[in-house]
Amino acid sequence: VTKRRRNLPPGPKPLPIIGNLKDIFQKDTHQWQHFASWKRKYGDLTYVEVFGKSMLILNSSKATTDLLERRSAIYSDRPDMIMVNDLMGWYWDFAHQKYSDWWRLHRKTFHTGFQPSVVSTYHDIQLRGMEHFLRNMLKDPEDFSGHIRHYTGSVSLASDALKKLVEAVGSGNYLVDVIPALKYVPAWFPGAKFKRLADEWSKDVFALRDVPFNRFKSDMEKNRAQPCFAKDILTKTEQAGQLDTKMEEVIKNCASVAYLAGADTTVGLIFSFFLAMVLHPDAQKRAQEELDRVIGRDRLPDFKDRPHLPYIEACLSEVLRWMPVTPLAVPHQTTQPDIYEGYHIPAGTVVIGNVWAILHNPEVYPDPEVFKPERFLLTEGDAPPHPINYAFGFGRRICPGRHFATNTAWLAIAATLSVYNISPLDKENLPKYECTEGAAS
Ligand code: HEM
Repeated sequence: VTKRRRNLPPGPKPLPIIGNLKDIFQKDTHQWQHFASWKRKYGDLTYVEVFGKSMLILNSSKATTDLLERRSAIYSDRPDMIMVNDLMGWYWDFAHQKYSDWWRLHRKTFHTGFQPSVVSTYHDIQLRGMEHFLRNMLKDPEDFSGHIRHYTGSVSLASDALKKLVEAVGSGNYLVDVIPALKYVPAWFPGAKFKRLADEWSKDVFALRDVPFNRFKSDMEKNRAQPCFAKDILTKTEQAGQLDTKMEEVIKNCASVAYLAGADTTVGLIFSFFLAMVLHPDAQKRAQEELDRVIGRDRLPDFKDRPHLPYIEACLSEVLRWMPVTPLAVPHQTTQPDIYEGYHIPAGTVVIGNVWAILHNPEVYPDPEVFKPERFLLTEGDAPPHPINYAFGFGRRICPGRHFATNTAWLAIAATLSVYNISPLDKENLPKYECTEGAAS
């Protein structure tokens, strides 16, 4: 069937068999910028095919809202992700699970611990973590990146396993995710390097989930477990008479996801804030003036100060916009065929919301490359849409950890600026406005 006859959305012309494989990668350009460049040529939607698999790139907030939000009943599945789930063993991470009852049970369980009304119960832990972070910064400011990782709770095990996940998802080289048959290539086959790597990596992936949970279980048995998400949910489920092997697995999976999904992402957000401050000393000065005026110099900021610090809030919004941590969010997939603006969208289409393109749209955010917190200080109605609406994905799959993550980042921003200046070691050679490729940049 030709493209025209099927009335698919516009996109580059596919080649036989490989489809648009050559079009989707562009050397020396980030994937999200390359996809964004298609907007000029094809409009809000770009349709491509790779080895017969349909992909739809959404380059505007209108398209993500219309499809991923309003039609979320059929736009909330995930691609199969063979490499990541089956070969590397990440299937327990519900971020990758198919739109199913199993996923729903995970999402519901997770939500009980991270909904807005509950995240404030973590404030004390976050404040203690922040004080520790500030002391570490005083002792050894050059290792700021290590202190940020420690503050957000990511230890090296999570980081190693995650680095491999990001590599597998982000590189685009692991064709196994688009050609499922590759899964059955034996590991000794030349070129099957990914399978050997996957076997090696899956050990870390399971350790990441099982080691902390087994320790927690043994602490529970000895009545020594600290209050935490896992303890809370486990106790409540037990009291409701619903704790069986299935629920225990769900709780274990959710606890591990809570720990890893926030690791590299929240770290990336705080790194970008540090970079913004180095490159924009004026914004830093203005933020510090606000902190001095509102809080004074005798105490550290607390969550109750948040509504009174609009410029700090604007800095957080602007970091989320300026360098989105997950520039292409996480791909969704359709479960049914659909028609949108007269175009046919096949069932099983991978749908990518281009967060970066939305948050760098010059018509909505003028001079998008410039770090300008002031853009969010305009009165309601004049201010552009808040980046939190896009930076954490879309619809039924939107990041359930976003309230927790933004609290963690807000506190890091307010606390750091209340006691320290962030400046470059070498004023002649400023760091560049640059970010890494990958699922979490
Ligand atoms: C700056 C920090 C973070 C960013 C930018 C971020 C971003 C995202 C994005 C883009 C998605 C996919 C949404 C979609 O499919 O449309 C997602 C999913 C998810 N995030 Fe986050 N996240 C962050 C922090 C966290 C934290 C701290 C947690 C846990 C406490 C968390 C837990 C999850 C989970 C469990 C999912 C899977 C949701 C599902 O598939 O149903 N995230 N996140």
